[in-house]
Amino acid sequence: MWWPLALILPVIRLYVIGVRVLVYQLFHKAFSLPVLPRQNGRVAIVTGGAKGMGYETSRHLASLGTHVVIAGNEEEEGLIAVKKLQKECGHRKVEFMYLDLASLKSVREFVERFKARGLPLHTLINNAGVMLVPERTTEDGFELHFGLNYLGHFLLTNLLLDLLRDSGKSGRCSRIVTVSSATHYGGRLDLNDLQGRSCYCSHGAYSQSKLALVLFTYHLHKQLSSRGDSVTANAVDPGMVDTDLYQNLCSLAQLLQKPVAKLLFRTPAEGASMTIYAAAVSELEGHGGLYLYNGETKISSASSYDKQLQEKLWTRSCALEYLTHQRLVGHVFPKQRGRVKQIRLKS
Ligand SMILES: NC(=O)c1ccc[n+]([C@@H]2O[C@H](COP(=O)([O-])OP(=O)(O)OC[C@H]3O[C@@H](n4cnc5c(N)ncnc54)[C@H](O)[C@@H]3O)[C@@H](O)[C@H]2O)c1
Repeated sequence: MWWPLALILPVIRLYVIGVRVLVYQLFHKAFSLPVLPRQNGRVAIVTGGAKGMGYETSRHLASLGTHVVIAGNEEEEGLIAVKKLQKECGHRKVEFMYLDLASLKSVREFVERFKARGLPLHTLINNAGVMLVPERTTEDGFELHFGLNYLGHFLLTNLLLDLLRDSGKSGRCSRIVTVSSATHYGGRLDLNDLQGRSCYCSHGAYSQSKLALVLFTYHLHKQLSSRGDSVTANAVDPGMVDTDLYQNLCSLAQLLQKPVAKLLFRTPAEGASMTIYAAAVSELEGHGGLYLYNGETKISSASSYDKQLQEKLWTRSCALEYLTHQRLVGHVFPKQRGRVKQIRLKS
């Protein structure tokens, strides 16, 4: 595509989607959570659980009796959140563990430390994310939105799958809830240029990462159900929510965003309600492969249902993780790209 168009189109698509979401929010009340069953004895990991919607998710799950592990890269903020939640929920089963999703090494170390605790795992909330960051790469050299929002969660989920499988049982499945976004409708997944090297646009990169998360969720759920595992995977869309996610907007857009956010954006607690619902409501027991928005199952973008694309993305993600891991442990990797599909991710 002609490069100025490749830069402008994702921006237009993202803003058009944003306006549509805001019009919807103007005429529809925020979804309010039903009374949820107690979650005593269940253990949840919430990525980015120290602030924004992640914090509200942690708060609600902890108030239902869940043992919540906040996984994040801001230690001080995490420990403050833990103190507040322990006080508010009246129990001490809220804790912080360091996880930097922009480092695949950190993801592996987090999983090792978590597994060493001997805890079960019933709920994994893939919530953390960044948006519209100027061109930057993760520790492993991946474009930041793709590497952090998508690839970090891809590895985390895969490394925790055995634990989620062992902790789930028929009638009480373990649940994987992944926070996507309406921006995925405007996302284009270019398998030949996942890192946006030919022409970087932060709007396109964010939308692509959110589309990748939906493709991943559908493929993951299909694999889990075909094996008969007691684990479900769903994607949620929180709407437009007033959080720090918008900190990378340009200054003019920030100036406009603030008053609009006051009027039309959801609060973090309202935004988190879809995630909490997917994590705990009884009606969703055994149901997965869904895209949930404002209390309902919605149709996601046409490309998110493309089975070939789901499979190709999965294979490519395994290859990227594998090659990165080999580099980290000092192996010279052989030229066997065709075999990567069969490689099971191990911690
Ligand atoms: N706010 C919205 O309007 C909106 C809309 C749709 C989807 N979302 C999604 O909701 C999720 C939560 O975002 P939010 O709106 O609460 O924003 P937020 O900025 O308040 O929270 C983002 C969280 O991600 C964590 N995080 C960032 N980089 C990390 C890293 N390298 N390792 C580990 N954690 C990291 C942050 O510490 C923070 O806790 C994101 O995935 C976002 O894409 C938000």
